[in-house]
Amino acid sequence: MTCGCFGASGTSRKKADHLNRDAPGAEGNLLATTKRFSYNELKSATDNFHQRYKIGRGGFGTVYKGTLKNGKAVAIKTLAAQSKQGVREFLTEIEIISNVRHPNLVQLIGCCVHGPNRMLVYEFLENSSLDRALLGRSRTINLQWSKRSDICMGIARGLAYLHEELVPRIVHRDIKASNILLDKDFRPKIGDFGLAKLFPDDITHISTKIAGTTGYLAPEYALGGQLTLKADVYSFGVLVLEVVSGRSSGSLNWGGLQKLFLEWAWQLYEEGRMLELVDPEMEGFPQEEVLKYIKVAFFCTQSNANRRPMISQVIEMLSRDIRLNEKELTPPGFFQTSTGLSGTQSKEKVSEASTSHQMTSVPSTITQVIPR
Ligand SMILES: Nc1ncnc2c1ncn2[C@@H]1O[C@H](COP(=O)(O)OP(=O)(O)OP(=O)(O)O)[C@@H](O)[C@H]1O
Repeated sequence: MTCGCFGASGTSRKKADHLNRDAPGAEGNLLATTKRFSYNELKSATDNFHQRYKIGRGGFGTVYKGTLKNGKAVAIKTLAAQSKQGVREFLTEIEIISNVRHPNLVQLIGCCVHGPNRMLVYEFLENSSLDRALLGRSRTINLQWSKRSDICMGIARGLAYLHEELVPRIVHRDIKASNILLDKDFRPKIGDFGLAKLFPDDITHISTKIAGTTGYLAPEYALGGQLTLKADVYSFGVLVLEVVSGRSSGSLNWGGLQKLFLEWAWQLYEEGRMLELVDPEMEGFPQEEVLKYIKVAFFCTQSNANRRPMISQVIEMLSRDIRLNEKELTPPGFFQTSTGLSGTQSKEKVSEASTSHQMTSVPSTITQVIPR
């Protein structure tokens, strides 16, 4: 039986007024509607930006943990003063997420503009980012399946809010493990909206300069700059494979060969060896469910963006007792630069696992309700 519950999202979509560029004075209100911290407040919150409060460094600049006068812990991202791109990302971040609230989105508390210094102040997430916590050799924790599946679902819910509940829709463009932060209970929150784009209802895709991170970049976007919500769905698929496997897609050496993580994962699928993908540190996991998550990840990373499900469909597929119709599954598409380090503006290798490349709408036959 075909599951007929998929279609356009039926959720009532919330108009984020500050995102409505037609609203009178919206642009001018951008900074005015965001809480402004004084430089001195943030300086004393971090003991003058002392090294011991440094918790990370990203493309934007250094990140510090701070404690505000009221005792609230915050993460303070300081922008490298000379970075033009940083200033753009600083404004984008404020434009996109100030006033947007969802349990699976990192909350921006405010900002600071002081001479050449620009800072963003966020709620502090106790368990750092998903890549540090769960992936690779230097990971700090080993989560069992229930937490891992909650992490995948939480990220999907955050994305569904951005894609299907807000007006205009928001495409994040940089969904990856280091942009997923974990709170004290390991609940995930999507952060880093510096590359995000507003996505008005009446257009089907945006042609844009490529930005994002290799390994997570959808091929149609990496190759042609064609950005749709499905680029985030692709990245989400890669992320699910990382969470299931405890491995980071950053490496270019899989199965003893020069292979992308997704390429290797697909090879295991084709050879019927999917369980080898599962994190060996994870004990007593529900095999059927874990295998379903892996297959959903492959539906998300299909080469043809039109065949990828919407994120609300992904939530249905992950949460309901349904069997996936694998006849509908086509191979993933890959994109890789020669160094494998940054996908920005580079178009060196885009390939598919096979030649299948039909243009069709999202198949409604992906899922089947398991007969009871
Ligand atoms: N709100 C937060 N709470 C706790 N730690 C945070 C928070 N925001 C960032 N961090 C820490 O700071 C690190 C750097 O974050 P940042 O978003 O600047 O860079 P990134 O995502 O690692 O890289 P890039 O900027 O290249 O995407 C994160 O990996 C995380 O460990």
